[in-house]
Amino acid sequence: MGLPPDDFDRDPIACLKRLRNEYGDVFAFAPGKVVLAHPAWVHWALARTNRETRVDAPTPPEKIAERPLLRDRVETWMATRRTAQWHRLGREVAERTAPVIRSSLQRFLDAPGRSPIRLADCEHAVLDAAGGIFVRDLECDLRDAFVAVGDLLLQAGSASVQLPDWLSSLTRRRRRANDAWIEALIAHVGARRAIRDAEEAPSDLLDLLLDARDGDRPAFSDLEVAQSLSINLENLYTVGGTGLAWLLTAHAAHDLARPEEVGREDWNRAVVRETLRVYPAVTLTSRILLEDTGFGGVTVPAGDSVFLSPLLLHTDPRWWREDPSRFDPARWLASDVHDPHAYLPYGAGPRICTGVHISNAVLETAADLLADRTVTTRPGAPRRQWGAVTAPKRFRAVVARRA
Ligand code: HEM
Repeated sequence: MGLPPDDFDRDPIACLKRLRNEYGDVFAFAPGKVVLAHPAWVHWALARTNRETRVDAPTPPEKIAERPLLRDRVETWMATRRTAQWHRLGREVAERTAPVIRSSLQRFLDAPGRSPIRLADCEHAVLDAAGGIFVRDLECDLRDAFVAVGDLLLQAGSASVQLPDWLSSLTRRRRRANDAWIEALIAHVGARRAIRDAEEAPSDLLDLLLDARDGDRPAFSDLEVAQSLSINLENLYTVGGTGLAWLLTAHAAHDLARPEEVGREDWNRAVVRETLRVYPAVTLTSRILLEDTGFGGVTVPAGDSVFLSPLLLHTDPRWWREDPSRFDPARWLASDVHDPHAYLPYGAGPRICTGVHISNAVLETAADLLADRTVTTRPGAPRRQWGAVTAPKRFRAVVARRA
């Protein structure tokens, strides 16, 4: 078992890699914190979420204190996530959505005379491209209230010192913006409920949540619907936006020219898969063990957190057919590319990312558009800004159409 490392903050994954090489696939890196580096154990911890393990959620940044948080009520959250699934919207909505995503991303990439693209621009672009899947009329005041919260959360997320409530005007502004956003969303949900005809086909995920029944009553209150939408939109904005920033970074850093014999769609999918492998936005996550559990002869006690790193698995040559240190989309054209549990950009099990399909649709469309464009970022190898969501460090990108 390892000791608390002092270089963890600088590069957590390099640090875990070093400890793994020294101590093996299960080791403690701080009291009560154990790393699992074997895909089978990682898979077990994720697949058994809500049973033998539970999500180890960080304290949420200042939400509205008076209201219970949906994500702390696991059963209701799980019910909303089962309900609000894209494929339930049917073919017509999917067919309507694809061109919206494409035209929105095209406008974003080709915006004339714009200064270099920043991370916040990518977040706005993904919200505009795909936010309508959740709330089809997410516009004007509602969108503005959301963006005010998103931007403030981001600023707060990058602050190194957490000031107490009574001192920090940023904290007060965040709370006010968050209150305004949730109030606006609740009002929107209530207004839609008042006119919703459940006989009509659902047009967005909000409709699906409103239509859900528990006997003869609505399954979810307006507040629960608003909170579920809010959680998803926050992830769409921050994690989806970061995914797009990584895709632009990958385009600038690597040769992504499509081999002639490979179809466009297959290549776009391969480029996105490889980008998510080498640059996953979620580099480290964790679960709390609810029972004493043995991993390869080591018993980890109930109550400890087990840490799982998609990036650690994605770069461990033991689990990959082709050398994982190379950025190579072509690896995805073969079969048996990796150990079945070693590729986890979206997590796995009951708490797998709810945005997998939306995110892949956005990123594959962006990859398709980028095939006819060049991307330039700061010189040098891509670097990471480590965090709950790991984004490209000091990200700036310039996109131009190929001549
Ligand atoms: C590149 C894009 C994305 C990546 C790499 C990503 C990755 C992940 C991962 C790894 C998790 C699971 C974390 C864990 O198991 O502890 C997760 C959860 C989640 N993701 Fe994503 N995500 C992305 C985009 C999105 C988008 C676009 C949405 C919404 C539309 C979204 C919504 C969520 C939500 C709501 C959860 C929490 C699920 C739960 O706890 O039940 N994500 N994401």
